[in-house]
Amino acid sequence: MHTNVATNHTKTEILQLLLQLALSSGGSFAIWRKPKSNTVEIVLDETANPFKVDLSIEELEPGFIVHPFADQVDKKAYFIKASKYFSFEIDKPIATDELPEWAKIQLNNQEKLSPAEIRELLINQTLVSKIKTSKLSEQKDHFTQLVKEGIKAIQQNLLEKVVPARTKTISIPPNFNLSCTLLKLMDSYPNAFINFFHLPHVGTWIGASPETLIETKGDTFYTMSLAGTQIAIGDNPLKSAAWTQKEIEEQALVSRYIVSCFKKIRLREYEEHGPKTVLAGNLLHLRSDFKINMQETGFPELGSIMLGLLHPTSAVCGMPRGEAHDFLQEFEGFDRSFYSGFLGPVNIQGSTSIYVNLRTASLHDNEATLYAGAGVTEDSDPEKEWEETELKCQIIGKFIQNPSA
Ligand SMILES: C=C(O[C@@H]1C=C(C(=O)O)C=C[C@H]1O)C(=O)O
Repeated sequence: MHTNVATNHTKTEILQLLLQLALSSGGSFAIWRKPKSNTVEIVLDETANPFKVDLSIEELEPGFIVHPFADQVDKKAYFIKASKYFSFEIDKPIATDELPEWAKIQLNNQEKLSPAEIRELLINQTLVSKIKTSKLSEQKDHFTQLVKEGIKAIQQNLLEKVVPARTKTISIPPNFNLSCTLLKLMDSYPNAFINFFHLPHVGTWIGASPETLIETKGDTFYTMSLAGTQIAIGDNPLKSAAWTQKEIEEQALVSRYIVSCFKKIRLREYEEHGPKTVLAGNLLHLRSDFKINMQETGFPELGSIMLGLLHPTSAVCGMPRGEAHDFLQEFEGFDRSFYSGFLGPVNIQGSTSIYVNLRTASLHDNEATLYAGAGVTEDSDPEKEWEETELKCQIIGKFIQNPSA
């Protein structure tokens, strides 16, 4: 007798199914989980060529935006249209019936791939997106020299702050399991924006960002200033953390930058809270929050306006912005690609949440390139800044090398 019993799937099975489906579609896709949320979301656009859009986000259809660090000549960003969208709750089993038709068809028609086969599929898809980082950007000497150059430029009053970055390339182990790594990141970093995106022939990245660039929901606009880093130690690191003048000043600079953007557009009414100490993985940062009522202030398109003004903030580039950008171009010695750019869901379920692409890695062939930077002020110690980038790299690196870390 045939009984119609609904089959329940675990979050791992669902994620594996979605990854198999998306990676074999030949299209672009993104999977994410927002901070403090239990919902995993995916958008998939099966068009073979990645698509680009203007930064007027209010006018965009639902999708996922991805922009590199560098300003683009065409002033456009990559965009993954939500031609297919699905979300599920991470803490509940999912019945086959709850899957969208496109996933059910896949479930019925295709053989389920093992995690090793999905790894193979991923590697085949990323063979072509080899990232051009120089050997230099991996070297400690090069980075500490860069920090010294930054301090010199600050002492000469050419800059107030600069955020040099470096890379670290690790191999993707044979037992790498993408869905386990993603779930482990979600579990370990509840306050982070966990993300994975794949743009064929452009890039495949995984990250756990602690920093919101802009968020709009209903009439509310939100942004934050995040800077200053120390390792979290003890039972109650949030309470016991003490900050030095260097870190307080470094974060205040980012806040002042945000306020100067508000002033530029004559926006006078905003709420500012903080700074307070926040946890990101095993690191602590200082954070201030800014909130605006877009309707009351008469700025219904504040999302796009601020996106244009804020990026790249002094948390990832420096102050003054133009001079810091030129300094990095001259001395950093590698292409940051999507690292310290921005990414996130746009106009999905009535909200837009765009994050700074930090604590991130690019996957290519059998390797992952991790990216991290550190804010340099006059009082920086080059050795300490290097250690800070090592800690930042580990946030993602440890779950690529060993998902059960
Ligand atoms: C540049 C990075 O992080 C940024 C720089 C920080 C700092 O200099 O202390 C802290 C948080 C982020 O705003 C990074 O993670 O690569």
